[in-house]
Amino acid sequence: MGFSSQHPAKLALTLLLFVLCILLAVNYGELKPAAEIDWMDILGEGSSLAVVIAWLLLVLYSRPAGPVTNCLYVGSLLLVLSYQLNLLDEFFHYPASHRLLSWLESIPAPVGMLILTLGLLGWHKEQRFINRQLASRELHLRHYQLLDPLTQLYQPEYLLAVLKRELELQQQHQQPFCLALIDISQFGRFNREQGMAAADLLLQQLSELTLLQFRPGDLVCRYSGDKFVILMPQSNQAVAQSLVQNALRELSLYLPTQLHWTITEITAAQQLNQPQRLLSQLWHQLQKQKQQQTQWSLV
Ligand SMILES: Nc1nc2c(ncn2[C@@H]2O[C@H](COP(=O)(O)OP(=O)(O)OP(=O)(O)O)[C@@H](O)[C@H]2O)c(=O)[nH]1
Repeated sequence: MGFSSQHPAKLALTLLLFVLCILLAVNYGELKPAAEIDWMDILGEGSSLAVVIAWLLLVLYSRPAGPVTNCLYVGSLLLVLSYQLNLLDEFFHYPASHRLLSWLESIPAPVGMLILTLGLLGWHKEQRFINRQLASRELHLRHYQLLDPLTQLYQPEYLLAVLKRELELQQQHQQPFCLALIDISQFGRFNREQGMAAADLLLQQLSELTLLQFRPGDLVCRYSGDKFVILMPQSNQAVAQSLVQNALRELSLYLPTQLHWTITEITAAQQLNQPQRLLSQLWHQLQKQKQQQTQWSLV
């Protein structure tokens, strides 16, 4: 998809203004005699103009429509017009009564630079967001060998890697994320009474149903035998609590078991940078809750 189909109006406006500048110079200016023309200046200003035209075309060629593209386009268009008038200045004298052309030569350049810089900042932010998405997808693709063979959920090694990245991102963006730990109560007993095969099936069903209950960006992991960790990026405790409660309500309709669970909200202010410590904290929290039997969901 080229610029001609994506941004035809912007391209047409550029051509129109380009022609208008030439007409203004021809109409109000007086052609300089050949002896007055400085070819070195023309070479320098001509190359600058060629470069900013290339910027503008690259923006129109490679960028989708949107506010960042508009900033980049307007910024480079102002630069093109300013450099074009500078170049025309090498060929034409303007009468003192026509100050407009000299203003048009000098004012758009700094304004264009400023708008272009704002556009580049927007592009930088956009790119960081895209990189984050790609990094997450790449991690998923590269680490398929870290899937647990029974449940096809990720193993703790993968969770640790994602958690490390999530903690780094969180320190930069100050957005909380949450971790939930879910544990099947009396799974040992279920194993003994129903047999290994039935217990394995329960683990598989729980995994599949849990995956369905969370959002595409959440990570569900088999942490150990009958314990599952869910990482919920960009979520505070209230959001995570409602996600987990909804999930457990759904799970309770299908599974013949009880679940213990706990949630921890991680904020940038906590200055946590060790995923392992975070998980053991979650683990101890769950053990404490199990002992107190204060928070658990009956299925
Ligand atoms: N069928 C099956 N059982 C497993 C697997 N991995 C671990 N287990 C069993 O899961 C049980 C985990 O025991 P605990 O962590 O004490 O959990 P629990 O029996 O649910 O005890 P509470 O959580 O305190 O209620 C043990 O009996 C393990 O043998 C597995 O892959 N398949």
